[in-house]
Amino acid sequence: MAVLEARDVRRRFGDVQALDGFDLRIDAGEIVGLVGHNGAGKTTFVEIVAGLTKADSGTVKVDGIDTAARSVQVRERVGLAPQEISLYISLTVRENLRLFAGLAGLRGKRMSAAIDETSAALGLEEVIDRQVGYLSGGQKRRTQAATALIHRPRLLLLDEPTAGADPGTRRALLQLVRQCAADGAAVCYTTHYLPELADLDATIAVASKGKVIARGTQQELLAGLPTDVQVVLTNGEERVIRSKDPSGALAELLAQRLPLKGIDVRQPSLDDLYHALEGDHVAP
Ligand SMILES: Nc1ncnc2c1ncn2[C@@H]1O[C@H](COP(=O)(O)OP(=O)(O)OP(=O)(O)O)[C@@H](O)[C@H]1O
Repeated sequence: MAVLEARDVRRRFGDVQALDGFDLRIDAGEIVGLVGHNGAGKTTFVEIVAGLTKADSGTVKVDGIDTAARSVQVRERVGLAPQEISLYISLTVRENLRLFAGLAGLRGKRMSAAIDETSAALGLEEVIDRQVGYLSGGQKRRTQAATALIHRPRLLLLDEPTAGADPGTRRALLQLVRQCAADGAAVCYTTHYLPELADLDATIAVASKGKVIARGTQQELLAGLPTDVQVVLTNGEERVIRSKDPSGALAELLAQRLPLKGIDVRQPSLDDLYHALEGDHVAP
């Protein structure tokens, strides 16, 4: 069942056609990794879905409700963690969470329970009564994610939520995102890190020049892309073979009976995927 259904969304800023017929559907329980070069239109799309910016044309529906009206029903269903940290720095973590929970319609005991649960899941208990302005970068990231998740939205929009986060913060966040999806949320997760999407078992949507140009599982999209097989010899020399058949390349290297110190097989990267889809690309 589709939670998010976006069709032919267009948005222009002056000379820049930021979105040029953007289509995306995300089902309940599905995590979609929205990837693409800088300037591909990912943040513009996320901001339109969250109601922060209006589309010039096209439709965006959440649970079948058109988001253009910016109704309470839509606000309750959507949670956004924007790319730029946007919290009230003179308020404490708890006060920020209260504010966002209230905007999403939580009150009284439901609100207190949601704050306790979300701050525990993201390891924020120790800093919950500290002003956000005094938090570390990672603690701010966790707080930002908590504001998006606090009301357990049907649609979770996370725009590069782990930028600058340490491994502990990243782990806590990914764990909670997985939990939300397991509970039935649809998740749109913007990132430049392929390993995070593998950890999340996410499907991928590749954005380019304002539209989605490829959509599928990681296996489907990465199949047939070249893999780097790297060997390091005992004298420190490195040899890299780029091949669509890594097993064959490895067998060839082993057949040479070289004095080996190490072998590394590197999976295709997002850059390899963009290159395969778009050819050489110069970021705007
Ligand atoms: N408010 C704005 N005014 C003018 N141009 C804008 C505005 N917002 C976005 N753009 C332009 O629209 C295009 C798409 O930007 P957007 O931020 O959506 O890309 P992105 O895919 O999120 O990039 P990144 O990976 O760098 O975050 C870019 O060329 C950007 O400069």
